[in-house]
Amino acid sequence: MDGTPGGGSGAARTAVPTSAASIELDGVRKEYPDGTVAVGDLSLTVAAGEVVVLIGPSGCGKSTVLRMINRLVEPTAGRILLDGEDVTGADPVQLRRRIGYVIQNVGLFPHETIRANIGTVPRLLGWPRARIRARADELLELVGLDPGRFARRYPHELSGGQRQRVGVARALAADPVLLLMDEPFSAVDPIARARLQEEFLRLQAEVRKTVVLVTHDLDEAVRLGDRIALLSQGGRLEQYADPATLLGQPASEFVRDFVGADRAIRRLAVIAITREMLLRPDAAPETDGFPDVPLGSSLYDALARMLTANADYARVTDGHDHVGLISRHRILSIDYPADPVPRRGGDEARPGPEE
Ligand SMILES: Nc1ncnc2c1ncn2[C@@H]1O[C@H](COP(=O)(O)OP(=O)(O)OP(=O)(O)O)[C@@H](O)[C@H]1O
Repeated sequence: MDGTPGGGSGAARTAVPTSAASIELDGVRKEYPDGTVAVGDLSLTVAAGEVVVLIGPSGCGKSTVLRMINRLVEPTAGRILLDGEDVTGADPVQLRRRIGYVIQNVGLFPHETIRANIGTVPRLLGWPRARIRARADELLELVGLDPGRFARRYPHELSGGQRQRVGVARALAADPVLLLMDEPFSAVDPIARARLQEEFLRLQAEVRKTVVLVTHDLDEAVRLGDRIALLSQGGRLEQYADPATLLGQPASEFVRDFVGADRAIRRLAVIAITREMLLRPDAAPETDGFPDVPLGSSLYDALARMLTANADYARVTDGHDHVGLISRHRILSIDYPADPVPRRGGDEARPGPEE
């Protein structure tokens, strides 16, 4: 479909630097000249290496928040701190070289090759040609595109999903300390989107950037975010929490409405099967036809397998041995809090509901 999976050399991959900065918004406000208050008074801290997703209804100020961070939009009030340093007065051009920015439809330069597009910021920084070229090829591999096939192509010779990957590669080129992503995967079809999300998690496990990502899609937020910031009109922060908490303990009616009636199902995708949930292996008289699920996988995954197998139980394994049974009833009556599913691609891997 939209790319050659990156089977590139391990040496090139581990050479990718991994700097990341914390970001803090302190009482940030944006009022446009016509009197529209896009963001009223927003305070939010994102730790270094964390993925925070901004979500909320159309017009609530998500894009404005991103654009204030890289100073495409000047805040009316408040401070923005990058690793503790106030950048509200910093030179915007210098600042943007430290901050990668990925937008919907990417905005690649149509008359430049893919390699030249990725090398945009390194070129501005005066890197030698050979280094820019090596960096572009390394990043193409990192985002799953074979440099031999893609480096000399032009943007129109790529699929939407491939262009989006190039957008991510370009944003990472000069090793930014922060990545801002505004609806990065929304211009592609659902299959390409699911694949890009998966690649994003893999990539993030490798480069560990601080990421602030805007989306309209709650499933995407739950899947990608370490934490989710749910905003309402005027950039008001309704809740800022990890996905399981947002879905399991909505802080207000607004949040409850936003996450919707199917939040119970969504929540199953972010809760892991633990030993405490299990019945003894002999709790059911007959175990034939029960599907196997590994400990640590999501309740969603277990339930999906049970429904497929038309079974009321699944057998839970710890790698080789059966350690117990989990029942449909237990899954549907699980209490909060529960352990989040570890995140994919690293120690904290968390498979999404599609998997
Ligand atoms: N240049 C501008 N002048 C006046 N108002 C503006 C300007 N740019 C944005 N706004 C307003 O600011 C508010 C926030 O816009 P913003 O684009 O940040 O919202 P958003 O949450 O990203 O929306 P969407 O999800 O629809 O993309 C909206 O009411 C918008 O109309």
